[in-house]
Amino acid sequence: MILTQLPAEFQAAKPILDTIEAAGYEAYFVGGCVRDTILGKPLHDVDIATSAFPAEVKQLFKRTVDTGIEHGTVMILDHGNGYETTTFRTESGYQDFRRPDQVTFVRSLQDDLKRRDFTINALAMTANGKVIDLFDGLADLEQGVLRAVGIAEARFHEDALRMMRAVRFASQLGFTIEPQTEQAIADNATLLTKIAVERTRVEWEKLLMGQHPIAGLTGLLTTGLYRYMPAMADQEGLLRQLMALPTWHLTSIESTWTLLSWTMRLTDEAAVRHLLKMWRTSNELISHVTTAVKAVAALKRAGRLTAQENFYTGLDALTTANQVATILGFGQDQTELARAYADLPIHDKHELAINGGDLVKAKLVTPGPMMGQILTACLQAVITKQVANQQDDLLDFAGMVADSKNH
Ligand SMILES: Nc1ccn([C@@H]2O[C@H](COP(=O)(O)OP(=O)(O)OP(=O)(O)O)[C@@H](O)[C@H]2O)c(=O)n1
Ligand SMILES: [Mg+2]
Repeated sequence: MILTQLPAEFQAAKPILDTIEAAGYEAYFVGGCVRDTILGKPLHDVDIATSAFPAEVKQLFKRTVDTGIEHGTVMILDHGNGYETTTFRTESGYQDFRRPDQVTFVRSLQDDLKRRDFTINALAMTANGKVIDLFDGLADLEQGVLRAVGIAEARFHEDALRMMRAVRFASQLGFTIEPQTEQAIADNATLLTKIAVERTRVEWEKLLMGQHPIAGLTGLLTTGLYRYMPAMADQEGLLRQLMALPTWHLTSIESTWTLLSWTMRLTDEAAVRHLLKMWRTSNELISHVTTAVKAVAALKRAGRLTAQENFYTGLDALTTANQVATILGFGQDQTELARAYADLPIHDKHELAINGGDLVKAKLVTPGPMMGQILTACLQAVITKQVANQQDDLLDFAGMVADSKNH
């Protein structure tokens, strides 16, 4: 197969391949970028494989970064783009089921391609668009099949994450997993526990955001792989519920975890936090998701958020919540929700026209817990438009609050 109309990303990268070849080495585009081009999907990164050793690559280009030089990867910087360029290599060892004990640089493309995970990911392409297909990856692409290169079990022993990648690609591409490959996942599913949770998480998120989630979720169920994902051992019911939802509308990691939390009925903050901690997400994500889950509950209950709820939720978590509510069948018009949010008199507590210092100056209160209570009352009054966000009005109001507290 020769691809004639190459996407712009390849045209930009072509001079890199040309330079390596002019120096007498081989160089190809490899992996996901070749697969996605043939599928007509947008590319996210262009990876290059070469027979040149890392030191040889570095000699050929002015600007390179050693992004993973011990594994043979050098990033070539060119016109604002970075190209991960990896020397052909074989791997051996894999005592820990996640990375090779030893990487050996080789000069043969075939040796490099045969250690890759799936046939559709083992395609290479020359600078001129000629596809090199040593493992019938093109036929599998055509038929929508995920098949391990060579012996499936061996590929999963090399990197157990590949089992998650299989179900993730199934969900993204709507492919079926070839029976022997699927059996090897079922047989080796426990190995997933050897993989860093963070890596498993990325695949799980991509699976849930895929356009063909039923394919991915079915793969998890039939192989039993889900049992070895964090906090998922007894979640067959969750997977079946997810299958019945239009999860392909998920567009962010935040929405994905909000939907998961909701579907697992984790509505209190501690339970959501616990789930996300098990999956080692960032504190930022935990805070977004716990807030969004509360907003989903408000949308479910009332179809809208009160001014107070809007203020404390913020537009980002509100948008997340509404995407999730939409998937669950009780979403609201996003423009309306955004308008109600925009209508808040202030959007941040620092916008409040008085602060603790003002209260002390006006001799309404001395620093302490009471001051916090009065400021909170002021904030609430402004948000709900009972009092204008003006210093005079707020001092009057604070005076009344202080009086009522003193009696
Ligand atoms: N566990 C892995 C990860 C990657 N690869 C190989 O390295 C390539 C690039 O890896 P990566 O960018 O992680 O995956 P992609 O297949 O490019 O998919 P994505 O679209 O997610 O980038 C893959 O195509 C595959 O050939 C592999 O064999 N085993
Ligand atoms: Mg990639």
